[in-house]
Amino acid sequence: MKAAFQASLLALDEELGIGPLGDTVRRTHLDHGAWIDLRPGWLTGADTLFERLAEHVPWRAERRRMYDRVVDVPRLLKFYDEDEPLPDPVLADARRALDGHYGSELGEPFRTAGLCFYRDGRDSVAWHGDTIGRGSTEDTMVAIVSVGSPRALVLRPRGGGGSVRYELGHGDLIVMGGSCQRTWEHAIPKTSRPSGPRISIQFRPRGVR
Ligand SMILES: O=C(O)CCC(=O)C(=O)O
Ligand SMILES: [Fe+2]
Repeated sequence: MKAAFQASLLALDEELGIGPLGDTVRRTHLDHGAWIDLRPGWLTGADTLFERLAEHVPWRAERRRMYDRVVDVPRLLKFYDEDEPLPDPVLADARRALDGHYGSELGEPFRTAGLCFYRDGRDSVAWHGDTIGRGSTEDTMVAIVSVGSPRALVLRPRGGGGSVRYELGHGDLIVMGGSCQRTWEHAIPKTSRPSGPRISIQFRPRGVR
């Protein structure tokens, strides 16, 4: 699909690729054994990747169980299971690099890639943890690369307490780790501010969803 997307002028002639991780990654410890790693601008040429994915991924509108209801999902989705080729070679590079950086701490590789397309500020995802699977009982990691226009990813502790907010787009990497999926929730809230489209790519280990 073709999206009205204004690439940031500076990024237009950047080559598509990944930057280093290593000590460019900043970890923030949250309560209850959760943590967040942030690596702004990890992907170079992120606008190019946005355009490719927007055009070539077979996006689907879906419905999803949320608590005890089934609701329309206000965003487009495509899930790449572990045997399915990723839609762009740079995503395979990204997954390999994440495995190199996190492999020993995570104890297993990232295997699946969930892609979400937020077409504008009306698209969103409600408060949830990625608890379909092992995330409900075990520490794990979900690594998210964001391309396109920045949107807020907000996290709040399940037991109540202060939230944290990250504006993610243009090649930023965030990793939710530790107990984050079961002790915290995250959301991409709707926004009434003018907002361009964003695509997020979430890498997860097997059995985490
Ligand atoms: O768009 C994002 O970065 C978050 C998506 C998400 O939380 C999910 O699909 O489980
Ligand atoms: Fe999630």
